[in-house]
Amino acid sequence: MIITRITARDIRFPTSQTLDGSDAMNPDPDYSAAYVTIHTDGPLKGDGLTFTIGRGNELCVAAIESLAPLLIGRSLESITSDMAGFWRHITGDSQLRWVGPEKGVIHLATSAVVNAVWDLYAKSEGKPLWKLLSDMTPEQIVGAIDFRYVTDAITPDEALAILQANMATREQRVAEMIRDGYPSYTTSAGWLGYSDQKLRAQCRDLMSRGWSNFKIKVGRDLQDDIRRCKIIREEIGWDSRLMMDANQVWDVDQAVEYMKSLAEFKPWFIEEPTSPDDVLGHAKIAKAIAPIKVATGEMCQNRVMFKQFMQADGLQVCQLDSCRLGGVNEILVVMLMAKKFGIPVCPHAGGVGLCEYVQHLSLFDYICVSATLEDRIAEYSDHLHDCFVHPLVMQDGRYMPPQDPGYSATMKAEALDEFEFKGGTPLTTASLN
Ligand SMILES: C[C@H](O)[C@@H](O)[C@@H](O)[C@H](O)C(=O)O
Ligand SMILES: [Mg+2]
Repeated sequence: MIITRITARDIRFPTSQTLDGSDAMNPDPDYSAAYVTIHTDGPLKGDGLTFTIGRGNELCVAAIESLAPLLIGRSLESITSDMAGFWRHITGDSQLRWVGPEKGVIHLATSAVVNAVWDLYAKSEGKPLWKLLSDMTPEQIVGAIDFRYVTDAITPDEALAILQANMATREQRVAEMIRDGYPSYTTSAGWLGYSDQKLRAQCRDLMSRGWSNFKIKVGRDLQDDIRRCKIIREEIGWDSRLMMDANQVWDVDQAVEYMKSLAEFKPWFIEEPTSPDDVLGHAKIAKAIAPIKVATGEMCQNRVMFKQFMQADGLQVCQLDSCRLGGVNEILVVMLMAKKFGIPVCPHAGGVGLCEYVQHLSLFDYICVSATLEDRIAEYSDHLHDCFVHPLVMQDGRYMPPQDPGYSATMKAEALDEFEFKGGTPLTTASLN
């Protein structure tokens, strides 16, 4: 199967009109996707996306177009027979890498393209991505990883040993996941722009649908946060898990002060308390506010940053992002590092398409890498799932393993047409849920 053409589309949903997804740093996000399709000389196509929140999505589309020549003309087999080599090829173009390397817009674009390649691969094998990965041998998984820059934290042999140790029990966990699903937490009650009334109504609705783990946005105004945290605790009680997310608004010492005032609400973690690049700042905050944990990852741009966060105790919960890291290959090595450092992976999913992706990733993590559910909950937010051809299935707050071949991010043609951004055209809310 030969890759013949790659298309990229700028898709934007007007979520800012209902303040879905709003937080202290991003008060008006329009959930958006730079949406890639890999066309082949056969009937199969691979679809992938990277997530943005509106303006700037066009930059990702342009960056995807710059990466496309690295793939066109290649056979799928030439890629899947050397996944690590393919990944280095995509991230290592001798001129293009200057606008990264492995960070920012170009890395978001890498992620969309790499995600689309894995979608095509999974479709060609007739399996959902989590199953494709879970059926791979430890050697094949390690063979998909570019270990450059992280061998001081994890070697290929150590990664192999982790995967081999879980081999004998993989099938048990596959059966358990098919029966019970993977646990999640939800952000859909706690968006910052929601009224108190809506916060209460959302909590009630989500609890009735099975959730007991909730995240609330904080960081705009302390008194306001105290009031909202009281409300959410009134609604969810004290046995449910509560998490907080500041989306990078504080300085380091300010984060410590602020969290002292919110400690009475017993958060499990505070997410993104400060700049996503400040490894030592996170470590300082974590030390000062323990036992409240520090979580980060949605803007942790590559495996090298994750390595430093783990080495420096800068995070206690790893929220890797399926569209921020350079796709599945880079995610694999971050999961393996997290396992070695004893850090739970709770992937970020507040955005369009991210829930569709993380279900596969968390299933793989449990089946092949972590082999435990302790402190593992994947994020879930309620928006835009109807736009996908194979919408995810939640049962009692748990992600049920997808059955359809691929990586679940193929969007319906109608949604793509309706929400394609044509530069200045007003967005509509017609088919939003
Ligand atoms: C703008 C977005 O909705 C963010 O608020 C969201 O990704 C959030 O940080 C999250 O953790 O889900
Ligand atoms: Mg967040």
